[in-house]
Amino acid sequence: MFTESTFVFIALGAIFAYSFYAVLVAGQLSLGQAGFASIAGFTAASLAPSPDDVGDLPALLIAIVIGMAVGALTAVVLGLPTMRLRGVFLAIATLAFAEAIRILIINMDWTGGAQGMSVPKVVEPWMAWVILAVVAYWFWRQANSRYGRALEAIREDELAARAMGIDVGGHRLSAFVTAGTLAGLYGVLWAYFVRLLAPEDFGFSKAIDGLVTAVVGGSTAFFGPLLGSVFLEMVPEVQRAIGIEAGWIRPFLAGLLMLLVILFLPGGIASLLPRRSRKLVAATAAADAGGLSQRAHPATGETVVKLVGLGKDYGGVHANKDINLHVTGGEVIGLIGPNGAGKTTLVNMISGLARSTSGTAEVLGLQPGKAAVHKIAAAGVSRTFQHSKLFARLSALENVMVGGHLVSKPTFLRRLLWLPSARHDERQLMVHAAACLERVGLTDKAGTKASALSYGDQRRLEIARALASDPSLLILDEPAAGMNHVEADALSDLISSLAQDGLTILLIEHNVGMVMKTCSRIVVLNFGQVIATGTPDEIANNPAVVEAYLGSSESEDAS
Ligand SMILES: Nc1ncnc2c1ncn2[C@@H]1O[C@H](COP(=O)(O)OP(=O)(O)OP(=O)(O)O)[C@@H](O)[C@H]1O
Repeated sequence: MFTESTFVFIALGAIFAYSFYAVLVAGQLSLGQAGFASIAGFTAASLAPSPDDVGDLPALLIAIVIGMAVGALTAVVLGLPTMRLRGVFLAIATLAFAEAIRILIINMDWTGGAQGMSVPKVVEPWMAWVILAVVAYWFWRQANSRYGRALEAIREDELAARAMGIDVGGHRLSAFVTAGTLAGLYGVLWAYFVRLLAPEDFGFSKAIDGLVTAVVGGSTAFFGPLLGSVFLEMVPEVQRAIGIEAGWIRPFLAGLLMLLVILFLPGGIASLLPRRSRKLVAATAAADAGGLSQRAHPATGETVVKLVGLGKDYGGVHANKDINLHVTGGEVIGLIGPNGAGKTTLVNMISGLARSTSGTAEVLGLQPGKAAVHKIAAAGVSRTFQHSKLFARLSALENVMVGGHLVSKPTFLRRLLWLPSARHDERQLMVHAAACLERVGLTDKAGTKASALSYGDQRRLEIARALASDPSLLILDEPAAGMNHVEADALSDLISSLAQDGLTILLIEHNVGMVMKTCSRIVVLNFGQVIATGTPDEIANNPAVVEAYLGSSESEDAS
């Protein structure tokens, strides 16, 4: 039932859909791919030698190289100013770019204007499928690499990814350039197959077609775009077989399917197929002898955090005011205070997620606010969040592997070449992650999706993920929330054992009993200011603390 051109269109449709998949895996919605494809197609068709002079395949290969280079370069130029945009704003900006390119091409002489350009037909079905196989292979090898996991982490929670030491801007730009390169490849293949390169072929509907193919097939599994393309290209064939020739049915069905997939099947058709779960290596966690943890922690007495007159205003609200704090190596500092006292704001400034409005901060030799969040993380700061910021659709083990981003080596390029060292490094990271899971008692949940864990387990998983980067300063924001007394006691023991390993710990906690038991020093905040600092005994007997604290939320705080 399939004609030769159906085979080619399936392959081309899948390649184009991969250019959407490339950014969707990182949670970006770009609609500029038709623009990349057209600019690459027209440039390659004008510059590449004629097949009559050099032969079909050499001519095509030269055109492909030109097209991919043009696509990549255009993506860099467009990506640099737009990568800060999120969600619908990036979609609108990239769509505007594609439209501008289309108008430009229509009005240029060298492109043949609205008539377009005729191009020799050299693409054979086997060529299209070989190229598709290479593209699919690329994404297959990307999926379980350190780079691939980082992109997924960005998609799931950008802020948490930053805090795990991932350079979000760099990763987003590289994904965008991959999209541009693939769209360029598609533009050239399209031109050298359909013979006529017309600006109208690269309008809004083309962008939607690519997006629908990627989303319907599934944007979280590497074979999704291929499935989507097979499915959508089959529609006209099935129509022809049953004698319904109406041309509107395919685009109508594509739109309808997109709607249904978004509503009822967010993982696309690919999610209907059974997925091989990763082989867990929890049993070998004990093999993490030293593992990836090699950081020399600051010695006792050495400065870890130094805050001088630090303040943060939100409009008229002084979330923090004139905070002075000196934390040294190996200390376990409790940060307590009533709701809204400014505890989270303070640790956000220390980890670089919030900028101070006054004063200075030095953390492990860097100045948060001036240094990027991922650089602060690389210096040895790791944290959990008050409201869980796990990578919801990744397994517990994968969450912790992302946490190990900073201490593991890049594996993607070596995975492409199938080098054994990449396999070794991935395994070492997995063993390290399994050891972190074991430390918080989550070994048996390694394969469970983060979103399916109980609240208490999610808190524990955040700690395991934070530990995976081998931090010198660990910030725990209400880690015992949702835990019972037994679990909170176990957590307290864990914190003490981490301190014995040389970690410095900042603990925000409403469970005052646990703070008293665990911390060597306690800092009390109220209305954004430090009202007391001292040992647990000193704090328990400080009248200002008793008044501020017990006066406000006795029942909760005494828990
Ligand atoms: N992004 C923001 N925009 C405006 N105001 C904010 C913002 N973040 C915090 N605040 C305000 O700053 C103050 C301190 O908030 P913060 O969350 O740091 O307190 P907290 O001690 O961590 O409280 P809780 O124990 O309830 O988490 C509060 O008045 C809060 O409303």
